[in-house]
Amino acid sequence: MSVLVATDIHKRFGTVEVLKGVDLSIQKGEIVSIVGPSGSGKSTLLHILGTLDKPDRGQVMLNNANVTALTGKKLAQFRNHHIGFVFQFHHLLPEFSALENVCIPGWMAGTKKQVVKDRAVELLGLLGLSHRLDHKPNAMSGGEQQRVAVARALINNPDILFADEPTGNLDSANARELHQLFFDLRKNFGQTFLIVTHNEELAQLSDRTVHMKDGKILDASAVA
Ligand SMILES: Nc1ncnc2c1ncn2[C@@H]1O[C@H](COP(=O)(O)OP(=O)(O)OP(=O)(O)O)[C@@H](O)[C@H]1O
Repeated sequence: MSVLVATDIHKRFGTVEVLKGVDLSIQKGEIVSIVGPSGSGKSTLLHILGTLDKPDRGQVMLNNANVTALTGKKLAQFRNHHIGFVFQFHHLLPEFSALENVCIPGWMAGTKKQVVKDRAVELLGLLGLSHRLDHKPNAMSGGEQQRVAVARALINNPDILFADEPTGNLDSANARELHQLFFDLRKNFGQTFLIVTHNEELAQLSDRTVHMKDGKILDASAVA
């Protein structure tokens, strides 16, 4: 089953054509990496697929919903329920504990407080952070902070987790640990991942690597 199907995605910033007709489909439970030179359009593509930006042309279907057509409150609601995001920098809220940071998107989605809390505790446990529930972000290491960000991205059981250089700010031991966690999450929850990365090790571990160059996907295997 395809979780994501993107067809003929085009995007231009001013006179620069950044995406020149990208087709990509991702199956449920797949871990796919997007690699390519700086400026080839990886982040732009990820933002469009994750509904953070709109294409000029083309269509993104997520879980059989045409998200390109969604706007305003409907789009925000869809994003909160169906999409998880992890960035290079964790963007945790400094005044809240790890547990609260993970719970907030669940509370915003209107899920019962206790249900959200139980899942947050479970996720943080799975990510090796049971002893850090009440810690604020600045009392945790970089690797721990990024794992809290992953738990937060997963709190609403998203159909797909998009990650933009998730280990770009981590040392190699912490990066390796986070990569392993992605595979554990796939094993335990069937979680689907699309990851932009410069990390060769992560790209090689992935089920599939999509190569981008000059706004296009090079691989014939991009559509599974
Ligand atoms: N909001 C924007 N306004 C103008 N130009 C932009 C904008 N976002 C991206 N670009 C341009 O689009 C091109 C592709 O950028 P993008 O960030 O998608 O590349 P990338 O492959 O992710 O690069 P990197 O590996 O360095 O992060 C670049 O030339 C960039 O300057």
